[in-house]
Order: sequence, then structure tokens, then C-alpha cells
Amino acid sequence: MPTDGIRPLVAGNWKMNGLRRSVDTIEALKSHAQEGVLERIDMLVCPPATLVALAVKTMDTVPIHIGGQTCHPAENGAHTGDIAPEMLLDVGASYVLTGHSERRTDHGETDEVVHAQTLGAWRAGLCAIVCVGETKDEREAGNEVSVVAGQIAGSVPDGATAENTVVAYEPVWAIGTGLTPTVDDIAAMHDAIRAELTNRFGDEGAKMRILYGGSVKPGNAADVLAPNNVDGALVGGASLSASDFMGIADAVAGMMKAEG
Ligand SMILES: O=C[C@H](O)COP(=O)(O)O
Repeated sequence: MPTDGIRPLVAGNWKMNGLRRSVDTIEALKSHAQEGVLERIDMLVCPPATLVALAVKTMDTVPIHIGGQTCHPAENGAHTGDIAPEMLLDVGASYVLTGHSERRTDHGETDEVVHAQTLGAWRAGLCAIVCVGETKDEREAGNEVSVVAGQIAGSVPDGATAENTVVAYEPVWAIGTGLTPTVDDIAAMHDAIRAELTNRFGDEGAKMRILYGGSVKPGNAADVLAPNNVDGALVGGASLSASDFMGIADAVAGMMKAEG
């Protein structure tokens, strides 16, 4: 349930999926979104880097945001294969994910790297969605809250505001598995993250959006997003289908409607 006064965000991360024809999905999102959902929530699609410019062009008449999935900390330079935050901004992106667990695992991105990427995103004028989350072993050992608190301390730089930063809690073991934490576990983690953010960033931390990610589907969205301090979702697999992604967005918008 989105925190009072916070505008929810439903974000889709396409990961390494999508060819130019995937613009059909964006066209479908566009037409559904025009029916009113954007009056209550923000929406974001993070396609692969090859499609960011095309996605921005396709969304040009509808304010669904487009973002990148990662960025290099630097503005330019000899970093073959990398993408600077300024390059994402240049083609019309407004957000970028930093510290997704797949980047942490596949590319060895540490909290220190994620911290630098997040500063780079801010320098370019992008909002960073900083991803954190524990592994199965860490949860089974009962260390999930301290692991996530440590990731936030190491990955989110001083100067974070509700405008330039979103935190996404994604338990690694829930990503792409169909498994989700219990509603009580989600509530406990999001409360703990809110406390960390408020303690460190004051009012800005109290207003910062905290997303849940990990096997969110239209059928479970209302349940997993129900706890306090869940201000939206970061959706992987289900964001590849326009109807599934809109089902999740509709569920979040419906919560706002129900709240009045
Ligand atoms: O960035 C998105 C997350 O990794 C969640 O992925 P999923 O919805 O496929 O579990």
C-alpha cells in the first residue's frame, strides 16, 4: 500500500529481452495507459539499451517513463561496451536501475560500484532505482534485514532525495522463481528500509519510494503490494506482456482509488 503522500511507481525491467518488434508491447501499454491509470501512478519501462531510444520515441505522446538497466559511473571515456548515464539522458531516459542483483552477480558489481553508478546517474539528471535484496542463504540465516541495511548504507550515496532515488527491494531468491516472501515478511522488510532511509535522509527518506520486486504478477500484485511502505513494484518477467504489466499497474492504481 503506497505510503500517504507518495505517488506509486510501477516499473518494468525487460532485462536482456526485446527486439525492435517489441515496440508492439509499448504501443499496447500506451493505449491502455491513456484510459486513466497515469492519473494515479507513475509507470516506467526499462528495455535493453538497444531499445531505449525507440521506446522513448514510441512513448512520446504518453508520459510513461523510459529508463536504462545499468550505467557506468563516468560521463565518457575508454570503457568498451559501457553506457554513460549522460547517454541514457541524451536519448530521453529519465531513470536507471543500479545494483540489480543480476548485475551484482553477473558483473561483480559491489556496493561501492553501485554507489558510484548512482552518483553518475544523479550527475546526469537521472533518477536512480537502487536495487537491494538478500539471497536465500542470507534469509535462512535470519540475516535479511542486516544484509539489506548494509547494501543501502553502501550503495545509496549521501544526498539521496525522494526526487533522485528510489529503492527497490528484491529478494534474490524471489526473482524469476514464482516464489514470493509472505506478506508479513514484505511488511517487515519495507518497514525496516523506511526506518533506515528516514534515519539517514530525514524527510527525504520518509518520502522516498520503496518498490517490491520478485515474481510480481497480476494475480498476486494486490497481496504482495498491500503492506505499508510498498510504494509500487519492479516487475521483470510479467513486464514483457503488456496485459500482465497493465494488470499490475491497474492493481496499484486501484489501491490509490480505494484510498480515495
Ligand atoms: O527487475 C525485476 C526483478 O528482477 C523481478 O523479476 P521477476 O518479476 O521476473 O521475478
